[in-house]
Order: sequence, then structure tokens, then C-alpha cells
Amino acid sequence: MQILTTAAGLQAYTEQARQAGHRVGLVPTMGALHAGHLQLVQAARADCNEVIASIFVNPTQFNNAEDFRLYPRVPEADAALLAPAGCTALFAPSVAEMYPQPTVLHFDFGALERVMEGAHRPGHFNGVATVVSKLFHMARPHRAYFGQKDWQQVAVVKQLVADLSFDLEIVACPTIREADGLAMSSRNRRLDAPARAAAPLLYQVLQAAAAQVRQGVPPAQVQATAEATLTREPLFTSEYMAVADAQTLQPLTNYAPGRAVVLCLAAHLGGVRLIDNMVVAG
Ligand SMILES: Nc1ncnc2c1ncn2[C@@H]1O[C@H](COP(=O)(O)OP(=O)(O)OP(=O)(O)O)[C@@H](O)[C@H]1O
Ligand SMILES: CC(C)(CO)[C@@H](O)C(=O)[O-]
Ligand code: BAL
Repeated sequence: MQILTTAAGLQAYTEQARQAGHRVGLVPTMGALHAGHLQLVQAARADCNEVIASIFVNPTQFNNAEDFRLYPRVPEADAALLAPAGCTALFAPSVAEMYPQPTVLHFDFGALERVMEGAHRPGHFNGVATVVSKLFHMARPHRAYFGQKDWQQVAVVKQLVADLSFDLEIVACPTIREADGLAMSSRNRRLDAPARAAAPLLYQVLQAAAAQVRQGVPPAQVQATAEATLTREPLFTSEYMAVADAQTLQPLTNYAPGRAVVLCLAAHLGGVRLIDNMVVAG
């Protein structure tokens, strides 16, 4: 596996691969890798002869300086996991390499970002769209792989690709969970033992809410029940629970036949902010 740290190095690598007729897959990450990330690498490997993973803790998408400072960084362990998973190149740039000058770009994803993560993390999707656009320009992948754990991010990135005519395909991969249902996340490393023991409640709340949706319980009641359950557990502070259209992400007041529903939540647990979601087929 080749390790690249400069934009020019990445551009040269991908240019050579394309000239050799190879298909290039890109897996953007912020590191502290787990089986959720490795699944993206494996999916890319199944489709592409070149798989480039990027590891970059992108400062422009953090709305909370403490969250950025405490974000887990384990570069050596990450590199050791990538090659066996099928990664052919790792792009691990510095902040100065990615942002040689302060960025002034401004993206507006309209209604897509006025809800959930976009509403609760001001500037977050502006930072995601900025860094993802830069990575797409540098790596020029045929396909880029993202996890459905970040359901809204997938929607925003697909909109970005369509609006800016990026010549690539977005592949969304399912959420990988721990045995007890907790969605794998780099931030799980920051949970202490009591918080980790309580954490599967997020998945249980989503499962119970999904069952209610299937029974036709009105969205407002599903939301209220889920928030009440989280509030009863003293370690949790619920930030939001949304019952939304899975495509438009807009909150629902009732269900429409044939339209999938996505249940998304964000909660704080022992000083760590976690998100998760579940889709209920329409
Ligand atoms: N459990 C998971 N299952 C599938 N994909 C995942 C999972 N966790 C992360 N991903 C995907 O991996 C990519 C990189 O995510 P990222 O590096 O932010 O990891 P993370 O575990 O989501 O960390 P955090 O949520 O703490 O930022 C994203 O496309 C994300 O959706
Ligand atoms: C896509 C991404 C790597 C952009 O920094 C990040 O938002 C993430 O890890 O999901
Ligand atoms: N996986 C989403 C990246 C973030 O929390 O900033």
C-alpha cells in the first residue's frame, strides 16, 4: 500500500491508474478505523482495482472545537488495517496541505441541510462538502463509498455530485453494528465503561420506533416515545429524534404509502455525541 501525503502525489497516483485503465475507488474517512470503514474498503475492492482511502480529520466540518481536539487519532493502527482490507493507497494529508489558504466556499443544500445534523451542527455540511469536493478533484475516483450510518451525509454528497457534475458514482453501504446493536463509530472509543454499557439503548430506541412506524403510530407519537425513553436513562441527553421521509429528509406529520421512512437520532452520552438511524421500508 502506497502512502501519499500531498495533493500532487495523489493526483499523479490516480492519473497513472486511470491511464492504465484501472477503476479507482475512494473511501473518505477521518480515521480511527473500525469494521464499518473496512466494509467500505472491501466494497470498493470488489468493484475497483485501485482503492484509495483518505484519512483526514477535517477541521472545517467541526462546529465544536473540543470535539475536534478530542477526535481519536491513531494513524499507525489505521495504516496497519487498510492494506489487508484491500486498500492500495492511503492519502493522509496535513491541514496545511488540504487548506493552503482559508477556504471561502459556501454551499447551501437548502431543505436537505436545514434538518437534523445540518440544523444541529451549524456549518457542518459546508465543511463536509468542501473537503469531499477537494478529495473528488484530487483523487478523481470512478466510485466513492460512504456509510449509511451518516444517512444525511449520503443525501448531501449525492446532491453535491449531481449539482457539480462530478463524473463519479456514490455507493452507500449499510451500517455495521457491534454485537449489542451499537453502531460502530470512531467516537465510541471515547465512551467510558458505564457509557459503553448504556450505549445500545440508542439502537433499542430505533428498533422500538421502527416497530411503531410499521404499526402506523403517528410520527409525533413515535418521536415523543423515543425521546421519553432516552430521557429516562440518566446518562443520555437526547439532542433530536426525527421521523422523516428517507429521501427528502423532511419531518413527517403522517405516512405516505410507498415512501420509506428514516428514523434519525443524536444523543449525548458521557460527554460523547453519537448519531444513529434506521430505515423503515414504505
Ligand atoms: N458503523 C458504520 N457502518 C458503515 N459505515 C460507517 C460506519 N461508521 C462510519 N461509517 C462511514 O465511514 C465513513 C467515514 O466516517 P468517519 O471516519 O466519520 O467514521 P465514524 O465512525 O462515523 O466516526 P464518527 O461518527 O465518530 O465521526 C463515512 O462514510 C461513514 O458513514
Ligand atoms: C466524509 C468525511 C470523511 C468528510 O470529512 C466525513 O464526514 C466522515 O468521515 O463521514
Ligand atoms: N461521520 C461524520 C463526521 C463527523 O461527525 O464530523
